[in-house]
Amino acid sequence: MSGTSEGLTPPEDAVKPVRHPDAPQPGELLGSHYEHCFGCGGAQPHGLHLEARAGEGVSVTAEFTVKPAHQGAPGLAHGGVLATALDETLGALSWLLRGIAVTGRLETDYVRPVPVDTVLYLDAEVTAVHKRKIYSRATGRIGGPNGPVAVRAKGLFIKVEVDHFTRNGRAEDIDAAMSDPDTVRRTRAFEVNP
Ligand SMILES: CCCCC/C=C\C/C=C\C/C=C\C/C=C\CCCC(=O)SCCNC(=O)CCNC(=O)[C@H](O)C(C)(C)COP(=O)(O)OP(=O)(O)OC[C@H]1O[C@@H](n2cnc3c(N)ncnc32)[C@H](O)[C@@H]1OP(=O)(O)O
Repeated sequence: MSGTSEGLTPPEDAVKPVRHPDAPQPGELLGSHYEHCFGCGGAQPHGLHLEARAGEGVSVTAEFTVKPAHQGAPGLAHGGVLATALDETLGALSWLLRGIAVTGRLETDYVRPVPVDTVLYLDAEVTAVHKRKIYSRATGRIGGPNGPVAVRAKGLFIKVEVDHFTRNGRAEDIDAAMSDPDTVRRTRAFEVNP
């Protein structure tokens, strides 16, 4: 069973997404947007360490290996962890649009259980844009990039400015992030988005 709840269907005057001219090339690894991110950061010991690559158009692919720390039931991935992997993959689409966006709504279908040690092969694309609203979908497969579908999601992301983070984040974490030249460089790349 699957469905789409209110808020995830683009309005009639939504437009097709446009890949930013300076978007990373198809196949390019996107890297982490923040080293302490639970989804993609290298400095999070129990994080997902999800690795995303740019795809064609406004799409990405990503891989995530389910570790023992990600269990919900014995030997099986926790559903919230899988939702995080889908959320992170959808979030990585920001690199293709070169604009910062946060998750407003995320709807997940769990189709098959995902055992520990499984690699989840994810793909995601933006389907439509309406003002600040970005509509997207993601799929996670097991057994290979063309294997059976285990999870699916639809997302609604909302474009924000950098001050969304500086106004709302804990001051010590913002200060630490802003003293890291790599984070500043990555954040600036998004700020110059026309
Ligand atoms: C200093 C360090 C900076 C570090 C960051 C740097 C770089 C980042 C770069 C790249 C990112 C790359 C990868 C990202 C990777 C991972 C992604 C993980 C993503 C997340 O995990 S992120 C955390 C969870 N996320 C939140 O923490 C959001 C909390 N939330 C809010 O902060 C507000 O809620 C907000 C801002 C969403 C909206 O607030 P707002 O006041 O700005 O706007 P408003 O409410 O007017 O909404 C505008 C239009 O969106 C519609 N709308 C809004 N929400 C809706 C909903 N839920 N359902 C249906 N429609 C919705 C309205 O109906 C309206 O629609 P309309 O225009 O048609 O009327």
